[in-house]
Amino acid sequence: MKKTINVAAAVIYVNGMFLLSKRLDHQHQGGKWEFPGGKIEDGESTEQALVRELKEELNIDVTEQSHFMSLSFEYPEKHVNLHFQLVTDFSGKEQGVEGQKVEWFTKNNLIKLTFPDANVPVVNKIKQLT
Ligand SMILES: Nc1nc2c([nH]c(=O)n2[C@@H]2O[C@H](COP(=O)(O)OP(=O)(O)OP(=O)(O)O)[C@@H](O)[C@H]2O)c(=O)[nH]1
Ligand SMILES: [Mg+2]
Repeated sequence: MKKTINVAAAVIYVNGMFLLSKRLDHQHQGGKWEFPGGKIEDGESTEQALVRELKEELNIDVTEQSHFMSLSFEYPEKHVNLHFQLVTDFSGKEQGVEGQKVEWFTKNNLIKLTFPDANVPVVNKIKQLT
């Protein structure tokens, strides 16, 4: 049977810009831009997982998050439940701890990027943000 994974991912939106990171080539959906985050571990809430993942991946401390959207997607290899949280404030200076590219984008530039196949609905919702 295919694996199901639950993921917490951050739509980091501060001062009118979005912070994204680029998945490493060897990762699932490698080379594509992503909303930073990762797998929710047993016993963790989505919020806790998001805080932990953003510390691990970007070395930042999330101070404000709220639910943005959840979606499910069937990849050939696995089933993912993605929980996107809107992060509107954090402390610390972002860095690509795992060697990944990390960059701020305007909405107009974000919508031109290539994201993992599951991300179509979340990018559509971002398009509608004013
Ligand atoms: N972080 C993140 N993952 C996404 C997005 N869209 C999407 O389909 N995914 C998928 O969700 C899963 C997240 O896994 P991950 O690789 O970030 O997990 P992780 O940080 O726990 O690391 P790991 O792979 O080393 O265990 C991957 O299969 C990835 O392809 C997204 O926007 N952000
Ligand atoms: Mg990750």
